Amino acid sequence: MSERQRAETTALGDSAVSERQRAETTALGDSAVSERQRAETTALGDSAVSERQRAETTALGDSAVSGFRGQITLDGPSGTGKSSVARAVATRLGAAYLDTGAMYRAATVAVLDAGIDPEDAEAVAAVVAAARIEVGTAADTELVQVDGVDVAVRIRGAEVTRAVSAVSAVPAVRRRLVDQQRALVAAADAVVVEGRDIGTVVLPDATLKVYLTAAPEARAERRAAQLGLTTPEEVAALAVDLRRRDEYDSSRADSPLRPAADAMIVDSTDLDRQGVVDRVVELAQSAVGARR
Ligand SMILES: Nc1ncnc2c1ncn2[C@@H]1O[C@H](COP(=O)(O)OP(=O)(O)OP(=O)(O)O)[C@@H](O)[C@H]1O
Ligand SMILES: Nc1ccn([C@H]2C[C@H](O)[C@@H](COP(=O)(O)O)O2)c(=O)n1
Repeated sequence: MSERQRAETTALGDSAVSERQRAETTALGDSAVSERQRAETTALGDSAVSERQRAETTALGDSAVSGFRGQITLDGPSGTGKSSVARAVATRLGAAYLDTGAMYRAATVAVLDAGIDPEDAEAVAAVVAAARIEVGTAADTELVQVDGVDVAVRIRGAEVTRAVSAVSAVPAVRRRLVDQQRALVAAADAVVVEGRDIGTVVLPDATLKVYLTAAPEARAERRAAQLGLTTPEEVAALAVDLRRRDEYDSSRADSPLRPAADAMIVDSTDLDRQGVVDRVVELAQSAVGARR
């Protein structure tokens, strides 16, 4: 089981397992992150991608793909494949990549460390305003820091996953992080940004907006496979957690999860990950063509 799997399995709320896993997470630290990064880089990066993707890229027209300039937004509910697809698309297009969920998770770490109630909007806003939240924009690494401390592993753990929806519903937190997201995006000629409100709020004039969906059963099964969970009870617990976050994220007053009016809806229920990546790259090529 990988480090991220360990952190995310804890997110299921198995308290007996969680303490041990938390300890393991801490003990594994940086080297475990780089293990995962190495795995992801290999999975998404040049060597794994090369043969098939080079052929496909050529079929799509190299110049349009490699010369991509603009912004691609990828929004959608939990577990639809936003992160894995966005990273792969960014790698394929030579674009920067921004995981805005990681920023809300990092803000949540600051709130938890301050010992305040994540539902206390005023206190949350004050803590997040004072925190230095930094995220990287390279598709092949994961850099997430709060006040100079690496929290890339911790943000995937149970404690953060439980509290992040409440923290991300606070308008002052959203305003602060949206400003930061726009500044990061402005620094890149080409960028893929994933989250919940990127096409609707953060980048309303993006080159291409994609809203990723998938049947809840497919999402729960994928997450279970990612975490190495197999029993029907474990899959059911994952489905409950996905539903809870979807409901919270879609029903909040500020920037609820919903597709932008001009988003392309991509349903990944019957597509494998590579199929979704191909579809998004194809849409990017069309969007660039339409702009010329
Ligand atoms: N089309 C697909 N078919 C099968 N598995 C997929 C597909 N897309 C993504 N996956 C897998 O599903 C799991 C969840 O994907 P991912 O973490 O990218 O989703 P997400 O939308 O970013 O989730 P969250 O919003 O909770 O961070 C991963 O194991 C990923 O490899
Ligand atoms: N643009 C965004 C990104 C994320 N959030 C919130 C909602 C999610 O539950 C949480 C964690 O996101 P994940 O890492 O699972 O993609 O952060 C948001 O409100 N807006």
